[in-house]
Amino acid sequence: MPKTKLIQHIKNITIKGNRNAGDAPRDRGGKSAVARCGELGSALEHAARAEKHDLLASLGSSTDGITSAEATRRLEQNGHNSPSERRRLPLALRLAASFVSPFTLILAALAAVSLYTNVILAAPGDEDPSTCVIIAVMVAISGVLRFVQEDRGLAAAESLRKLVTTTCCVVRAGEPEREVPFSELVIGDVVRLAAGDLVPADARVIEAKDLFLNQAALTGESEPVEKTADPCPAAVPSRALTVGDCGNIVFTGTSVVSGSARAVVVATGDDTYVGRVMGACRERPAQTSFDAGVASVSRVLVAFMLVMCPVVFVLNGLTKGDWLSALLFSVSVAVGITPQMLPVIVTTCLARGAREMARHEVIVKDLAAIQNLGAMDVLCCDKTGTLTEDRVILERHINVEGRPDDRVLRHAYLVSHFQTGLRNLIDEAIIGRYESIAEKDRGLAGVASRYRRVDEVPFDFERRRMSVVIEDERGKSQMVTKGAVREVLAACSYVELAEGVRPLDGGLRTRLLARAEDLGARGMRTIAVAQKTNPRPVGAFGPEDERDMVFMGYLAFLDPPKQSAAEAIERLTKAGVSVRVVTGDAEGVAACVCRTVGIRVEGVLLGPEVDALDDAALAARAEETQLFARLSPLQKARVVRALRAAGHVVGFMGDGINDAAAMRAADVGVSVDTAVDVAKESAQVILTRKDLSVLVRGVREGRRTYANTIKYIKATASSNFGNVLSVLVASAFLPFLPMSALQLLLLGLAYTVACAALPWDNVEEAFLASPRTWDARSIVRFMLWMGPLSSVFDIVTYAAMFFVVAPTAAGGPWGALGPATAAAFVAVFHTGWFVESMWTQTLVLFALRGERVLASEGRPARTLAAVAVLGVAALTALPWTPGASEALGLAPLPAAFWPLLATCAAGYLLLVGLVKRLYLRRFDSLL
Ligand SMILES: Nc1ncnc2c1ncn2[C@@H]1O[C@H](COP(=O)(O)OP(=O)(O)OP(=O)(O)O)[C@@H](O)[C@H]1O
Ligand SMILES: [Mg+2]
Repeated sequence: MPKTKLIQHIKNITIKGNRNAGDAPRDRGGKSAVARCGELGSALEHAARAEKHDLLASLGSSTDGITSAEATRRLEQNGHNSPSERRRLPLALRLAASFVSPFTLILAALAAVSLYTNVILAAPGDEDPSTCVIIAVMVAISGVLRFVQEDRGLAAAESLRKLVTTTCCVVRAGEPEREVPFSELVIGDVVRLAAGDLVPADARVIEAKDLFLNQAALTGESEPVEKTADPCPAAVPSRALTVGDCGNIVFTGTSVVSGSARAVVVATGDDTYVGRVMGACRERPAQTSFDAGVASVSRVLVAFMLVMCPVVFVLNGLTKGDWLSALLFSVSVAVGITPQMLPVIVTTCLARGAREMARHEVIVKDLAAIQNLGAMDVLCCDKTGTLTEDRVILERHINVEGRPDDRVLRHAYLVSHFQTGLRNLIDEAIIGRYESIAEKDRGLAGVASRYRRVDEVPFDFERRRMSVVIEDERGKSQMVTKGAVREVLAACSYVELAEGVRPLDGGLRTRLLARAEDLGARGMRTIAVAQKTNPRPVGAFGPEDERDMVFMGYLAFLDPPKQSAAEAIERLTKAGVSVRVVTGDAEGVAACVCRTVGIRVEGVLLGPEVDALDDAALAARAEETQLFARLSPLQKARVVRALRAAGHVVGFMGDGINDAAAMRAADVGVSVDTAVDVAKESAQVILTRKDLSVLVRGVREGRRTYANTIKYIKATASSNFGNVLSVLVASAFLPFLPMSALQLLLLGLAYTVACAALPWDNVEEAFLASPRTWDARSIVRFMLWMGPLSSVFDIVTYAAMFFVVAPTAAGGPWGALGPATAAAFVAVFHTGWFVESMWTQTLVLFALRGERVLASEGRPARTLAAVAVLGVAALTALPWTPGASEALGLAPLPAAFWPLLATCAAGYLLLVGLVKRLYLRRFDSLL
């Protein structure tokens, strides 16, 4: 039986295809995690072993499915076919969790100390709970802020996921077939599967035609497996069945590689094999390079804290003798520099970006993809629909001589009509055209009813052709093939000329190809049609039967280039993204489309050439190639990998089964809402309209989001680093703590509140103008450059406060004061540094926001400016606020302080400006 050969053939395609595609999460043993756990369970066992009619009966279904009413009833009874959401904690618990952080815990400790000293130990009537009240307010602000940000991040991710729905074709009794969302399937539903479909629920195959599935997600096995309608053999009666035993069950999450089928749903939602296994061992999603980078920044800061805080503790304990205060202070410093809000604010930034993008028809399935979208510098896209209108119109059907010929059209129509696999726009165009001609021409009408389908060899993108075997009323059978001209020609040994059928020789082949190339050069997608009368036995046809055929003629389609494509390509090019066309179609027509939309084609690489190059050579060639044509799905993926190896961040935009592997190989896969399931599944970004201009906006929004995220990370890292340096210097030289623990925490909180407005900030045009790659090292570098700048002014403030301002307020220099005046001295000193710190930390945020923060487009967003100005004003006014002032240990400042503050602020701005210039000269970008 030639089927073994077909299996081998499909194996060849997909083994290569999936090896690098990263289908399944693998552990080290090479098996997927899912394979480790679990057996099938009784429902699936029964479904696999039962005779098909018994099974249908036991499910209360039939080959025509259940009725819509019954489906609705079952849906209500058994629930939706979707994995239950990771159970979210109840609101109260989530809220409570937001209040438990190192920040609030140290505040609680401070409150306890204050309660003890100011209330419990205080003389009756002298109790002062104001510090506790202030702390309570701070805890509330921090907790609520955290809760709101985290919850919104989660909600955004969830609502985005809901925007991308996948549907499948369901057969319901007495109704035409229709598409329903996966979630609405119920047990007993009969679904139709075709190449490119994801399996929506666990189902038993009841009818199959050359059905091959990719089960890599389940078993880690990348070779496609054939599925049939036969009951599981009784050969394994004694033990429980495994996934591998089930030649007749299609599992949720696997996908159809080729062929077609009808299957009856036997398990949905959490009851599916994957649902149960996932419930048992839920896996964390893999960390992206962005997450890893954010984590590494956190780690650097935490390591820094672990070294610095003991030093601060010991230094202060030794020099001041008060070990409890020293402890509280150093722990507060620790809390201040560990960026606990960093992951939360990063998520908020990304979630806001994702929401903004969704408004612009770009849905981000995976938040980290936003950064990759902004970093992308090469975009590979397919041709149909992206560059063209996606309105394929059959323009000509001609014979070998170039004359219009209805026989050519009729044969193509028979293939499109009778094949059950992938039906695309080409087939739609053929069927549409044929039927409109048949309406006028009686001779052509009803041709489909005069034939019967005997067999078919489904389309795949390696062979690039498809065949059906049909039999007419008189029992004469014939095989008809249509597909890419070269591929059909390769299957032909004869040609139909006006004078009759002739054997094909080299000269004739060249002529036949030349005609196709001529059509392609005029912008027409061309396919060829061939046929032969076929004596082979029924049911035994495979790709190897596509030989010795008779070449009949051509069909030429017009798929006009999109108006908007040229402008979008120009804008992408300006934004530093080079657009390359990667297509399975012939080079002639692709080059013609490229010319029309303004892609300068200087290098072309064809599928067979790609195969002949090794990885290094391909990387070098790919660099200077704008058009890749006649590529198989695997070659598309290889081209993407080669471009990545050459150092590019590569995006791939496509919508077909043949694009899935390439999309997975790319840094960011882009697809459309209308794409086939596997393509949508492989993409991280889904456009709701297939148009390059949508993507242009997505790229800009991606860069904007990334800018605000990185801005926050860098400013915070620098600000924290600077603070630790200042604290260290102060601890070594001052006879008292430079600031109270509570003041330190309040400053931290004020900073966090200001940063919460960062996701809405404006971004400089210069930043949006070129791709931005993520580089964790640049953060540490930035921190080392910028952090110490604020310390310089902190130290200036210490000196001025210690020698000038505090002595004026307290009535004498430090050494000459009694205990009461010394306390006043310390309070004034603390207040001075507190206010100065608030000013510099806000200035850090503003000065480091961009390269030219005073230019109009670089101006801060109003919300950010308002929050910051309010924060600075409020904290500066605190020393004069009765109640709060005492509770926080602050004191009104003398007039001498203001010139100091002005000098520090102005000096800081000047110094930052200077250092930024030096920094930009050394490294090409600030953020
Ligand atoms: N329905 C069909 N019938 C016959 N041949 C087909 C059909 N669909 C595709 N082909 C052949 O396979 C080739 C590759 O398919 P297609 O052009 O869709 O690839 P692609 O890489 O997705 O291209 P694009 O960049 O235009 O999306 C086509 O050029 C055509 O010759
Ligand atoms: Mg395509």
